Amino acid sequence: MAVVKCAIELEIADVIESHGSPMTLSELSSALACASSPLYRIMRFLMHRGIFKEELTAHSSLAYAQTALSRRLMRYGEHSIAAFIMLNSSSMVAHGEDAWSFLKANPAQSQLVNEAMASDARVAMPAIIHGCPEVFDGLGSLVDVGGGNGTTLQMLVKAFPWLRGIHFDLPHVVSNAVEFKGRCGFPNDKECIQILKKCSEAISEEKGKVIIVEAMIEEGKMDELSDARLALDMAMMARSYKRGQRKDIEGTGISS
Ligand SMILES: C[S@@+](CC[C@H](N)C(=O)[O-])C[C@H]1O[C@@H](n2cnc3c(N)ncnc32)[C@H](O)[C@@H]1O
Repeated sequence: MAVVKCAIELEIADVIESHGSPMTLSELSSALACASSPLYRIMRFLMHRGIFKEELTAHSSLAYAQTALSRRLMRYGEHSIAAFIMLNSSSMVAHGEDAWSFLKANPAQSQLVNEAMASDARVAMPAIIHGCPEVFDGLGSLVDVGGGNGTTLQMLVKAFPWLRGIHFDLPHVVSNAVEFKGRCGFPNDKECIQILKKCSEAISEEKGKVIIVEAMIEEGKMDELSDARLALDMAMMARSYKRGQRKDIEGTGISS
């Protein structure tokens, strides 16, 4: 994880992408203003993990090339999950507050969280839009509860133009949202249940529905996505415990 974070911070993928073709070690090291020896070792590791690959240039020199995975490490763009990785490798600590109060007082961290959620939405939403579009049939409006910076809602109203999107989040998050304006939201399981009950009370019985997008872990059942599901569960556990609940994870070595 540390090497991947280093690749993001150095913007290696962005530099190769904007170069437009594979880059030799000397090209890359001068573009990044980075010593070639450690850079060579970093790239060797990242290639070994299949994140970058080696190709021949037109002059038959070896050069570093992008892969679908390395494009995920670009700082910007629709394929980027850089913010998600930076968030999950950060040592953000809420110091006894709940995470959302901490983020309200720390705009830079709040922006990182919002960008991380948005990058996750850009990966997950196409699967929902193309995999189960029927879920949105017959709906007139859609409230995204705790919708972050509005990326999810923006993608949904674009894909299903008959939907009227209502973005619902904390005021300091909504004020930095991509396109929508609204307010309010939620934190732990008990409160989630309460919010979902309220949502269900608020919607019409014939046409309304509560749509939950969640990574499900079925005990004892493993598939090719189990690794991602279990890693997400660890990230959520580390990030979402607050004062009074922290004793539950103390001693596990997992920290928020
Ligand atoms: C884990 S993020 C999820 C973001 C987005 N739904 C997604 O999946 O990408 C949870 C969101 O809930 C919001 N939230 C937390 N407490 C809230 C509250 N009391 N009222 C409104 N929104 C809240 C946070 O600001 C954050 O944007």
